Amino acid sequence: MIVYLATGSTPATFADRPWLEIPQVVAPVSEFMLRFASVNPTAKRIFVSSGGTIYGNPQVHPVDEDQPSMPISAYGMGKHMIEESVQFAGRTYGLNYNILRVSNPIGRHHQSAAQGVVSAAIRSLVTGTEFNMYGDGTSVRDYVDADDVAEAIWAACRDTCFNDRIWNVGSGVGHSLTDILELVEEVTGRKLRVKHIPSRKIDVQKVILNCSRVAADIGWVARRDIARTIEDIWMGHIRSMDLDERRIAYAIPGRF
Ligand SMILES: O=c1ccn([C@@H]2O[C@H](COP(=O)(O)OP(=O)(O)O[C@H]3O[C@H](CO)[C@H](O)[C@H](O)[C@H]3O)[C@@H](O)[C@H]2O)c(=O)[nH]1
Repeated sequence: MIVYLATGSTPATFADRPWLEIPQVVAPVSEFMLRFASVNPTAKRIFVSSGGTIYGNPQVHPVDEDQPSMPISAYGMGKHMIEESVQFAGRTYGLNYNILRVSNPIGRHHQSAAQGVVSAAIRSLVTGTEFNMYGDGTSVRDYVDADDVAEAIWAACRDTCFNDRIWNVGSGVGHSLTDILELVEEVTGRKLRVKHIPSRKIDVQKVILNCSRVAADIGWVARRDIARTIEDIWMGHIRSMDLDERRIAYAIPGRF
């Protein structure tokens, strides 16, 4: 069993040089998938793809797995090409696989400074710096708790019935950027200093996943409340500070 989660890019990484996504990300991952399929086709592969980018701007919401993949970022194109190579390995070597198209996971272990709106907002609150908001705040995403995603991966690992399935993995609920930032402010009791930046051409406007297939096949549904997840992330940041930092950076009233 191999669960493949690694990636060398985010949607913004190759925004200006989309051709680099292929040699730097697609080629090594596809080669890995095909080489291993050739020597060990019976070991199942789970490839974690991007439900948030692979459909591009879908015509229907929530979008299901049968809708066309029409990414608008090199990152989404790369995920599409890797999915193709996994499916090719399935056809040619009999590789057992599942592809999980994960929406926008958020969680307390998210460390990246390069992407992830919730961690970026919380980082701004903790450091007292401005939060860069791309666009007018109307873009919609399907945020899902990372622990729920981990359970979906685990359910896929245990499954023995569906060996060539693509599953959307998300909450099935859409939040606009403005909504999610308001939720961060509500949960933390702090006001963000928002700096408005023009929208980026790599960002889709709206994506909400239809996750009924994964629910019907392996019984997975997202269970965790996003407000609670944001609170966990916030508390994780507070706990990692020393006492002086906490005093300076403000504690949540009544908690310290
Ligand atoms: O500092 C920030 C970060 C993000 N955003 C906006 O917030 C929204 C969500 O951005 P995220 O960085 O949280 O996530 P993405 O939508 O870029 O995530 C995409 O890339 C992820 C990996 O990086 C996953 O593949 C996911 O499925 C896919 O939707 C976007 O409109 C983005 O422009 C900001 O305004 N400011």
